Amino acid sequence: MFILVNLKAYPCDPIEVATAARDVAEASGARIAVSPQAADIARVADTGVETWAQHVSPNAHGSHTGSTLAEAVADNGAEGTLINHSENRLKLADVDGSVRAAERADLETIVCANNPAQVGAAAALGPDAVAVEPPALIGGDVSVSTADPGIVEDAVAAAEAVDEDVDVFCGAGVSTGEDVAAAGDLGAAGVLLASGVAKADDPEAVLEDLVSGI
Ligand SMILES: O=C[C@H](O)COP(=O)(O)O
Repeated sequence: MFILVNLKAYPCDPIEVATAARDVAEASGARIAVSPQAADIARVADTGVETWAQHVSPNAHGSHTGSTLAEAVADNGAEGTLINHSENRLKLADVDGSVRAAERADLETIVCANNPAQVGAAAALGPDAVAVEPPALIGGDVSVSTADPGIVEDAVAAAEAVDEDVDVFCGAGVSTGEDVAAAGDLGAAGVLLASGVAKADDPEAVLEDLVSGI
């Protein structure tokens, strides 16, 4: 199970979370990555933790003010990128463009989707993985794997029907090792989470609990 911690725009210390994630990953052997604000990618990557961007734009180099260039995040240490989060929705053509941009920059990709139908559409674009996240459960206290296990199973089936090579992650409300274990039992290859770590008083303790569920 891959644990990807999205820091969104939470007012946490990205270096504190990154060093905790690095240390827990090293001690446990688990794969843990941190996805900070774009401006923090280089210093988070400098900690040695696996670092992901929260978004890349569909465009390549050129006259694109305000874009987040895939090549730029890769040059600053990102190894992968989220695309099309529920809080940063893209048109299908732009999801496709961002996946292609990430490929050009050798970034691993996880496309976020709200439901199994979107998972199927996203899987058809050939990302490395798709993450199913019911918007109503994002930021809440109950994990998707507990509140709506069927959506995870249906997402796994939807992706598999389109492309067996596309992994499925789940996210929303994941904060404990039990949540991670339940997600794995439902067929998820990883979890995408945010508030459980970014808002924690002790991010390292939460990460240690999370890896206990792998
Ligand atoms: O990208 C992360 C997801 O939106 C999940 O957020 P959450 O763990 O705060 O529910």
